[in-house]
Amino acid sequence: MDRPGETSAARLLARPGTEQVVTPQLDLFVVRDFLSRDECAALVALIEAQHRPSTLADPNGDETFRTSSTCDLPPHEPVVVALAARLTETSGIDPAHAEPLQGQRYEVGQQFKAHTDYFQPGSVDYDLHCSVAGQRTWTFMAYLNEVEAGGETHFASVGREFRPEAGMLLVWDNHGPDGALNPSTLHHARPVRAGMKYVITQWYRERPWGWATTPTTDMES
Ligand SMILES: O=C(O)CCC(=O)C(=O)O
Ligand SMILES: [Fe+2]
Repeated sequence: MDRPGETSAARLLARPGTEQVVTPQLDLFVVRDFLSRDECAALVALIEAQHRPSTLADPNGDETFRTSSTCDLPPHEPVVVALAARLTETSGIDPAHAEPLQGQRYEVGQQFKAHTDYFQPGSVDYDLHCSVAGQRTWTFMAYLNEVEAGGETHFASVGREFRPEAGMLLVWDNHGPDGALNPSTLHHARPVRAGMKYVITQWYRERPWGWATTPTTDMES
């Protein structure tokens, strides 16, 4: 039985087609064809219909750090309901621990420089972001399209980068085996050089999200 808000390698690998990336640095998994082409297209259309400039939970003065835009996916759209159900089935995590599902959209030149998805303890807004739901636990991120050039997700500590493929899911644990936050989860969404890039992001929390009290602003670290 996994801890609340957590999944595990055993659970993820029980799903046929899941591959674990061979690295001692972090628990990182790839699931191809997690979403169908039709689902990807429907999610892209939802993102196109409604997006706003992405923000940072902990701005660092670099205006070029995260230049994409973000969409709060409408939770009652059938494709979003299906996505949420598949994430729950795959992760085994109680959906109460899930942040609202988001889409991220990148135009040519846009990127998200090297960052971790967890909130930095001691940062100015740490309590604002973590006091209700706790820290982020696992990240589930799926690509919705192939990008003509650029847009790879680069994990420097692993020496691997992932080229977007429609429907491909990346999953990683933001903590290490000792339970401490894992800086080796640092990743960079490289600039798109041609075409567009779309992904969905699902972050899970240590405690239930607490819809009524936690601000629904963009919660990226
Ligand atoms: O777009 C990507 O490749 C990564 C996105 C990401 O790291 C994030 O939104 O936190
Ligand atoms: Fe990230």
